[in-house]
Amino acid sequence: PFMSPEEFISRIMEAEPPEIYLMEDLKKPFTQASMMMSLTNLADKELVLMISWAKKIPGFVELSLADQIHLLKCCWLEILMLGLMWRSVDHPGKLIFSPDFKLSREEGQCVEGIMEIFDMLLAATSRFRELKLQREEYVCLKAMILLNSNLCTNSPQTTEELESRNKLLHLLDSVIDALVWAISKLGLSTQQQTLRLGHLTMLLSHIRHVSNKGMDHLSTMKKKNVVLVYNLLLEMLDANTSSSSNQTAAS
Ligand SMILES: Cc1cc(O)cc2c1CC(c1ccc(O)cc1)=C2c1ccccc1
Repeated sequence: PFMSPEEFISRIMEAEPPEIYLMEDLKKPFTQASMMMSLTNLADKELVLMISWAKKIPGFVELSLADQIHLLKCCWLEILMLGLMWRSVDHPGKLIFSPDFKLSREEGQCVEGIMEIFDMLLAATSRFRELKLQREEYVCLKAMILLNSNLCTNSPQTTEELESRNKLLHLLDSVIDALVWAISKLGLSTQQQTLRLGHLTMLLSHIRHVSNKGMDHLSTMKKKNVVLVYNLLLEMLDANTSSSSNQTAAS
């Protein structure tokens, strides 16, 4: 690998985005619209920081532009949700969307169908609490989610796509090495380290599941005229790619 696990981890630790404040005077009790709007406003701010975070992951900007865009499009909600779980890990029963935007599961009652997803988020968060997830492990899982998010899609055709896919697989090696390294610092037996690696990676399938539920719920919400994050995300990615390459806008 082109860099040591220790170096890789310190690079992605530095890449961590700053804490975001919603900075709205939240009028409680929430209505369906006000809660969804607050979530959308927060997510909009977070998505901007997510793009600069991704570009700080060693090797990410060396991938093809198409891969960079597709990876973020596949996993943006998983990454938002993992961040939410991390912020909520020391606050049982609460979802800390931001320091000034904390929700209990009961408050999910005001948005039809969201409480079930809040409960899934809270369950995954308490699993992280049980495991005593470390910050170094958390940043590795987040990078894993990004880099693992689109292996399942179309097999690469052109040489550029093949090259990018190869780089992606090597990047995944580095993230796995980094997670193994982070776990090895906890003073566990070899067997316990192997089990911990398994438990942490198995949680990724729960995160994918909750994200898919959230995406379905969000699209139901969009039929009720909630601002479309999709457009914001696509806009940002276009804005981002146009700044980093003068590709002509596809008509
Ligand atoms: C459970 C659920 C249901 C749903 O319909 C939408 C969302 C969520 C969670 C969530 C979210 C936002 C910010 C975070 O940091 C972490 C999660 C969003 C959401 C809303 C608007 C735009 C983007 C994401």
